[in-house]
Amino acid sequence: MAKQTPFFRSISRLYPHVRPIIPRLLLGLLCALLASVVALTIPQVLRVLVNTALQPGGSAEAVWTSAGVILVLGVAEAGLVALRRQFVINPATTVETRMRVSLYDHLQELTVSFHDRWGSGQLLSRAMTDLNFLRRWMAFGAIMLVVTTLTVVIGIVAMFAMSWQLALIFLAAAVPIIINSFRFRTRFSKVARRSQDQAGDLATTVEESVHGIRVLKAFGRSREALENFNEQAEELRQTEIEKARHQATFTLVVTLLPELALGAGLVVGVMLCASGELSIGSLVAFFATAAVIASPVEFSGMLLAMALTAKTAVDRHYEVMDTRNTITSPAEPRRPGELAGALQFTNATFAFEDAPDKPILKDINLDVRPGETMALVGITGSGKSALIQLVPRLYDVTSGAISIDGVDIRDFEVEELRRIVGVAFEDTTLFSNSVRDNVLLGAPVRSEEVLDEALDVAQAHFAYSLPQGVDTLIGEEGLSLSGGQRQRIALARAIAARPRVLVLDDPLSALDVHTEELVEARLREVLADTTTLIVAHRPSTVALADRVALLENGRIAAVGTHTELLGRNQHYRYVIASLDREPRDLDTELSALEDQAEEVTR
Ligand SMILES: Nc1ncnc2c1ncn2[C@@H]1O[C@H](COP(=O)(O)OP(=O)(O)OP(=O)(O)O)[C@@H](O)[C@H]1O
Repeated sequence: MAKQTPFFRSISRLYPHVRPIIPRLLLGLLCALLASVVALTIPQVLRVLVNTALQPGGSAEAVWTSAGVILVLGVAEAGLVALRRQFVINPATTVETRMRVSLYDHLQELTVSFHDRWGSGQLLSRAMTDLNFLRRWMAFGAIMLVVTTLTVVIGIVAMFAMSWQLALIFLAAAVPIIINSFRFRTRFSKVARRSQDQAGDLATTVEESVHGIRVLKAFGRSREALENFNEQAEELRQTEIEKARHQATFTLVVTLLPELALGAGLVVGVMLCASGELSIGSLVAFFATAAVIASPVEFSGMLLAMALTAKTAVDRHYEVMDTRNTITSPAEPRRPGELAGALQFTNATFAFEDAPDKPILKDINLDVRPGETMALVGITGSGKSALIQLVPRLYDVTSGAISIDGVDIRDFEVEELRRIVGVAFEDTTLFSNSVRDNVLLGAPVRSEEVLDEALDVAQAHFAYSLPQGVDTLIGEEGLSLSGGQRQRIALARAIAARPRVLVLDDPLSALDVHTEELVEARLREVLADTTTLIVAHRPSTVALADRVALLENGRIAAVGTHTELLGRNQHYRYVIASLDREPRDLDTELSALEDQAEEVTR
């Protein structure tokens, strides 16, 4: 459970966003206050009406005048309420949108480690539900809370002016209400927080099951998924009931006590009238005023609940906004000139944030020469993906350094580094956009030639046969494409970026053997002068490389050509043998490779 901060400290954080709309909010508040004052004036007109016009001998004209004044006041009240809405609705939606955009912007900035930790539903609920709620609170709840408080204060002052004895009875009723409101605030805040967090978790579950619908269906786990969802939904329902119960209890108190005060006041009021201490007109006006302030008091439970929910929404928003991006550009970044593309790891050590004491990579020392293609091989879970993600700084090394042409990658501007380093992952993400936009996502030159070349290298010619060719929209995360097609678009994207250094995480794993061969043939040409680090899960990918680095227990155990490593490294032989589904005669393969090499040198 997150730490609770004081209400005003949380709400004051909205100030930078709200500042530009303060004049309009104040105008809205003014309208609401005037509406309230008008409502409180009506009883005073009534008082005059009862005390004068309705007295024996009162004129009919005075009755008509009073009725006319009440009518005008009623119309004015309705007009002011409409004007309040007019003033606040538009600016409140502007604040909502700006906060949403800044949250989205910040999410883009935050590190991959942050996104590893946070469920997507939690972020979704902050971006949508919380901010939607904040808008409604700014446009209505906050203003009405101020107006209600002022109406009650002005009403009580007016009541004291009419009869201090009766007013005291009402004031006495206010004491338990205030005590209860504190108790309500503490309890409701906790439940509101729980409910908003649970709604976020529920959104994560929906997102995950929609995303993984194929797996759920294929494994026949839809029922279990439903049961799990049902459990979570039930928990949220219980929390909502608890919330409603707290609100109902408080509303009962704020409804019942004024009613009791009204009953007691009526008895005392009649006695005061009988003794001549109070005029009938004042008694009528007193109760009309009490009626005017009764509804805001009854309303206060809902307004307080809205305020506490809004406070929780602000807290949740700033939990994300306060998380700092740790992967940033230096104050004075190095401007790379023409880069050769020498990639060097020097004693690079890396541990994930959630397991800082268990480094996945330890003292990595590796030199990839300019234009060289280096394959990275190791058993599953040995840290290959982690290692290549360090190059574009998706994660930062815990100690040691990575450099390109001798410049520490942390000395480049992050955007610049990501232009220098192109990436393609095994698990491809394509955006709901055209093939063209997906491929040219990071391309420095957005030309037809670049697009065509990238699609050709990645053997993604199928894109031209899609209904609208390369302008065809591909669905969410490329769902309408096959796995191999998606991989080829992602590979084309990496190639179109024309990076100096290319890091590829097993980018051909979903391709059939024939297509893989074609891609490899074309890739060889492209990779000829691009420094490439490529995670290899297949011997055919290893064959693309000039040299191979073997990762074992988080360390680089050996570096050499495929032939060298086959000849001298047992673990390498074991890893290569395990990459193939078919049993492999490595000794025969080694002899053949050595014969080939001999022939070349002869
Ligand atoms: N976000 C994370 N937080 C903590 N540990 C992680 C995270 N991502 C991966 N790991 C762990 O780090 C280790 C290395 O993972 P990595 O994905 O780099 O291995 P890999 O060699 O690429 O494996 P594979 O060949 O199966 O793709 C694994 O033990 C994995 O469980």
